[in-house]
Order: sequence, then structure tokens, then C-alpha cells
Amino acid sequence: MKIEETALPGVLILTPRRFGDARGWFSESWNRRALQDAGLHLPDFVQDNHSFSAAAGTLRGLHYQAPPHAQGKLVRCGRGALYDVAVDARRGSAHYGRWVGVELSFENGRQLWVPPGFLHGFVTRVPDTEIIYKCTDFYAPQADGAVRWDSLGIDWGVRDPVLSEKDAQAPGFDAFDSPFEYEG
Ligand SMILES: Cc1cn([C@H]2C[C@H](O)[C@@H](COP(=O)(O)OP(=O)(O)O[C@H]3O[C@@H](C)C(=O)[C@@H](O)[C@H]3O)O2)c(=O)[nH]c1=O
Repeated sequence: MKIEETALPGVLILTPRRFGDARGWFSESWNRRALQDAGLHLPDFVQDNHSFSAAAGTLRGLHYQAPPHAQGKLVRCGRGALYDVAVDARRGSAHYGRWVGVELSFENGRQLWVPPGFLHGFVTRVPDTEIIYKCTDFYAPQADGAVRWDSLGIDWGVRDPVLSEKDAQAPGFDAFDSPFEYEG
């Protein structure tokens, strides 16, 4: 398991080992003990999500769940390729409003740890892309929120993405009343 820091403290890239042979490869996509042995103690996960996007340039985000239902997410790409983005939305954080983006693909096997208090979104790079992510809290539709994808200057690499109605109508980051506080 390779663990790398990103430009945004708290957001991490995890790359599990792949054991290749004549059939293909095998990988432990999640192993709590291996992460603990590496000094990384993530919160418990209670829900796994899996979504499929048919078209390249499908953008889902930027999403969050407000406390007490805030979610940390461990994200990976099951098929295809995507650009995954985390935004620090914790009031009082030295990095408030800053974002980091990482290419996740079936090929590179990378995973992105997006802690609670961060907005999350992604855009698909190729057709027929699957994303799979573990969440530290359950879906709570009443706490669900979105920030407009193009309000933070993120370079998504796409001009006119495929969006849900909810995401197309989301408020910009300037109008976003963040429910998250930096807790150190
Ligand atoms: C997120 C979610 C959605 N749903 C339902 C609600 C709705 O009818 C349908 C589609 O929901 P959405 O349009 O919100 O799906 P989507 O736009 O894929 O939302 C997801 O985007 C990424 C970026 C995230 O980080 C996730 O937390 C989540 O917000 O699925 C659940 O039943 N459970 C869930 O956990």
C-alpha cells in the first residue's frame, strides 16, 4: 500500500498493491489493518456507493452532507477513468476554498481519501466509467447539498459537462454557507 499526500492536507492518495499473473491481477482494495500498520487510521465506513456514467464529460458534484451526517469518502475507479476533486470547506481552515484534483482510473488503481468537511465531485474522462466509494456515514437526503461545479476555478478539462438538474442549479461557492468548521 502506497500512501501519498496531496497539496491539500488531509486528502490522501492510496495505491494498493496489485499482484499480477497470467490471468490478470489481484488487489486488496481495502484492508483496515494494512492502513493502520502504515499509520493511517481512517474512520469506520458504513456504506459503499457505486455509480456508472455513460458519457465522457459527465460531472457529478460538488457534493456534501451537512453535520451530523458529514461523510468521509474513499474513492476509486472501477472501470474507465475520472478526475476526482476535493475542496476544503471547513470554516477556519487555512486551506478553506482550496481544491485538489487527482486522476483515478481502472489502470492506475489509485484511491482518493476525501475527509469529512470537504466537498467532493468528479468528471468522467472516458465513456462507461464506474466509480466506487466507501462512506463514513449513511445517506441522509435532508442533509444533502451541492455547490456549483464551475464556481471555484477548478480546471475540470471540460467546458459543457453532462450534469444532473440538481447540480446545474446548485449555488456558487460565494453564496455557500458552509456548515463545516475546522477542528484541528
Ligand atoms: C448519494 C445517494 C443517492 N441516492 C439516490 C438519490 C437519487 O434518487 C439517486 C441519485 O442521487 P444523486 O443525483 O445525488 O447521485 P450523484 O450525483 O451521483 O451523487 C453523488 O455524487 C458524488 C460526487 C458524491 O460524492 C456522493 O456523495 C453523491 O453526492 O440516488 C441514494 O439512494 N443513496 C445515496 O447515498
